[in-house]
Amino acid sequence: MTSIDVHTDWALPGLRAMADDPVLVVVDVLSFSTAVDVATSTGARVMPLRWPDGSAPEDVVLARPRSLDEWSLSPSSLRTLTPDVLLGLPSPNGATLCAEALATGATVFAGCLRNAEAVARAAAQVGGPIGIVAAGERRDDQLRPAIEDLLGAGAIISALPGRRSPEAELAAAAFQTVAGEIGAMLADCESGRELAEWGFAHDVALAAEVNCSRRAPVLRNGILTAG
Ligand SMILES: O=C(O)[C@H](CS(=O)(=O)O)OP(=O)(O)O
Repeated sequence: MTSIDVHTDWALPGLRAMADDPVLVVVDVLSFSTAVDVATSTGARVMPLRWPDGSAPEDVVLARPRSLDEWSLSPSSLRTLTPDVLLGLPSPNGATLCAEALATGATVFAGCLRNAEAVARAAAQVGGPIGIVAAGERRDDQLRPAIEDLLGAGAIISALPGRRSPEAELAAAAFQTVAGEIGAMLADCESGRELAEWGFAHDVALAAEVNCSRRAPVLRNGILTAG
């Protein structure tokens, strides 16, 4: 049988199952990967921190819990970052997965809808099988598969060459099926409605801007920079 070039799986167990892949892409559309795209597009660097007890060196500016007025996991709050900032960004799903992925030795990217094509291009250039980790969310301390991450994974997979696993094929098909209505899908999905209730509907709209970003955030020595 021909080998698979592109896999996708969910959350930490999925990352561990794909840990031998030389390239891993962590997809957490709401909100970590979108926050990383916005932050690294300013030239700032991002240190992903495990949740809830990530500690950071002294030169790291720690992002606050979700906030409108301070640098936080809210992607729009990070538009005012400057290139001199090294931001410590804790989050339960995406940041924790990135911190875990460091230990695999893979080249690790943070991907989202905004930078799907750029991340696919950079990931393909590394060479070798690519594992796309859809972060999902937590509910009652269990994984809740989240459609925004399925769609983010599908957007990246759609731009990748090579033989896809059935899971990867279905993620790409899901994205292509709703590509024209991503904004409405994100606004209406469980995570989107939750963020709107908390006053962050603008972050959901920002996350739905497909392929507006041309950089691929890559993790080197524990720090994400725009590739
Ligand atoms: O931003 C998120 O959705 C979560 C935190 S919470 O579920 O809103 O509390 O973090 P992430 O790791 O970005 O999924």
